[in-house]
Amino acid sequence: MINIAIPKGSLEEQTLLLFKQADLEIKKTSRDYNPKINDPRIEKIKILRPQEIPKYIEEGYFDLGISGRDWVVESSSDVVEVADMPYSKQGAGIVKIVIAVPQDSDIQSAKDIKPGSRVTTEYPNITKKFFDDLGIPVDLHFSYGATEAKVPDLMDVVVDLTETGSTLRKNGLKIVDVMLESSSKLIANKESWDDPVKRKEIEEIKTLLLAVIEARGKVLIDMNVPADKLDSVIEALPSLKRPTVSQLYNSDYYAVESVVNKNEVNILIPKLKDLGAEDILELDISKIVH
Ligand SMILES: Nc1ncnc2c1ncn2[C@@H]1O[C@H](COP(=O)(O)OP(=O)(O)OP(=O)(O)O)[C@@H](O)[C@H]1O
Ligand SMILES: O=P(O)(O)OC[C@H]1O[C@H](OP(=O)(O)OP(=O)(O)O)[C@H](O)[C@@H]1O
Ligand SMILES: [Mg+2]
Repeated sequence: MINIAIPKGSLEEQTLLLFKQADLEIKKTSRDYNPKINDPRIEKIKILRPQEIPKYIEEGYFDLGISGRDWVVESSSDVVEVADMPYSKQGAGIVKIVIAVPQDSDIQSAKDIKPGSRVTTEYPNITKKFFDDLGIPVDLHFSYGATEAKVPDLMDVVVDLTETGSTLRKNGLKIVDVMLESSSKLIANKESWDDPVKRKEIEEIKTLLLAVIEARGKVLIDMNVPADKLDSVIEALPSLKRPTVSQLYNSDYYAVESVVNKNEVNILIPKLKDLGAEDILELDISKIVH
């Protein structure tokens, strides 16, 4: 059985939702950092800050966990990246660690930043390396958060995470460079990964989690089509692979089934109807396992 570390903070809500949708429901009350889970593969779940999760996994306190790539790199943790998990706080996207300065600044890119500039960041290690590589000695200050608030009054430059860009915008800042792109990662301890029994458990949990992410934004379309309309209906279908077609009993109708993107359905369903499809059903999908 394996131990799993789950991130508190920005990723918490989406992570709990993902586990629930994967039928790995984590039962917790507010402020409970040792929640329960009823799964034969999982011994223990703990909720921790994502900054600390990669190191605890490297050191073997947990077999598996979720954290952002940013914290794996910042903490230079030696862990196995089992899977990219494309979800963030707000959406399905990649977040960026950017260099930002006041909107009215002359600085156009990081190389324009003057030596000795005061730089505030929650990511001191990657920021130091970035400016060292550029050959610009900067005055680095660790930030515990609200990092954007500090420029221009207390600091000259901010290195912080952005997803929607709203915090930068509201605080009068502009991006001049991207230091790192990050997304959520499923990460494992190296020894656990090399243990065949644990690896199987990890792989099974990965399959369930990725199946939920894969199914997001997709629906199943089901319809009956008369034989003479079949080719034109199938041609109009943006299928994941090939649509499933089966003949209806004692009839010249065919049942056609296909997975399509939810955001195409508003155009697709009327079109399928025009082309001769009947009894069209749209069904939610909870998981897709490839
Ligand atoms: N919109 C977002 N804002 C912040 N972090 C995000 C966002 N989307 C994804 N993340 C990821 O979530 C993790 C956040 O880690 P962090 O330690 O900064 O905690 P936090 O969730 O910001 O907590 P706090 O609210 O206490 O600052 C990072 O790995 C980051 O890449
Ligand atoms: O681009 P946006 O969608 O606006 O999101 C990015 C903001 O979210 C995070 O702050 P957080 O909520 O973690 O607060 P903190 O600065 O106190 O850590 C991050 O540090 C940015 O400030
Ligand atoms: Mg934060």
